Amino acid sequence: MKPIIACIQLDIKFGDPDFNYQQVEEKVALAVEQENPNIIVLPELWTTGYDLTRLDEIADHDGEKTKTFLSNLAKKYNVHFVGGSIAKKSKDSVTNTMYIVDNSGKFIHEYSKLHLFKLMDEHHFLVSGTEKGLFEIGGLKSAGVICYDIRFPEWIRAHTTKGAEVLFVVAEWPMPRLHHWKTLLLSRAIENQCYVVACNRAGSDPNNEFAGHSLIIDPWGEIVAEANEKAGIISAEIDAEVVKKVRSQIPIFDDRLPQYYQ
Ligand SMILES: NC(=O)CCC(=O)C(=O)O
Repeated sequence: MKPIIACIQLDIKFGDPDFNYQQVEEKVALAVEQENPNIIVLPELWTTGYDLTRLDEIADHDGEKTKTFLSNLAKKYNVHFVGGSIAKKSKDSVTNTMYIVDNSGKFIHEYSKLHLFKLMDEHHFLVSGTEKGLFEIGGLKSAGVICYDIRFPEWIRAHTTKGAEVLFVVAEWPMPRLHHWKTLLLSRAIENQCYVVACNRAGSDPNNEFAGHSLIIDPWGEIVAEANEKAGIISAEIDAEVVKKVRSQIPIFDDRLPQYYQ
């Protein structure tokens, strides 16, 4: 089976979780109707946006509300979720956390953003995660990372050398660096010979205009789906056999010489 993956490029309402849960519910219904996906991907911090100064009030306590919300939608529509990320409030800190939920509604994995993005003040309000983003969903060996993480090729490599064939990227990437977004994603796909499924947000907040241009890139570096800058949905079929074919044609994982890289 070749799973269909859909990215929901959302225009997130700043600091308004109630509105955003409601709009995600509507967009998921639309994505299911239009694209018939097996896996749905959401963007970064989709419940709150970058309203970091109010996280005490609006972050999700232990992510409980979001996990239940995604689990109910997963069961209702028989879809897996790479559930973007949300601000997760734990005892004395807040993380930027991604939840993976399968189509039976079961919670599979969580990953909290490792590299905090100082230009958007994350280091003042959030703490880094400590776990890798490796998981398997819909039969695909996968990794999940969050936005700024894509600037750290060694972090992505730490996942592909452990078997990841699909890299999910969830983001709130601003328009002035659209060129970096596309170039970095294409590079991560080509150098790791993996699918890259990158879900960005659309719209703006008080501090940034966001780039949209969610992308699905195959392991040869071809763009198979791309959104424009507006809110919308893109989808593509993922074929794990293509990863194997590209990796056997140019066997970079066999040819690596890590003993020389330190
Ligand atoms: N939300 C983010 O991590 C943004 C990262 C970004 O814009 C960059 O240029 O890197």
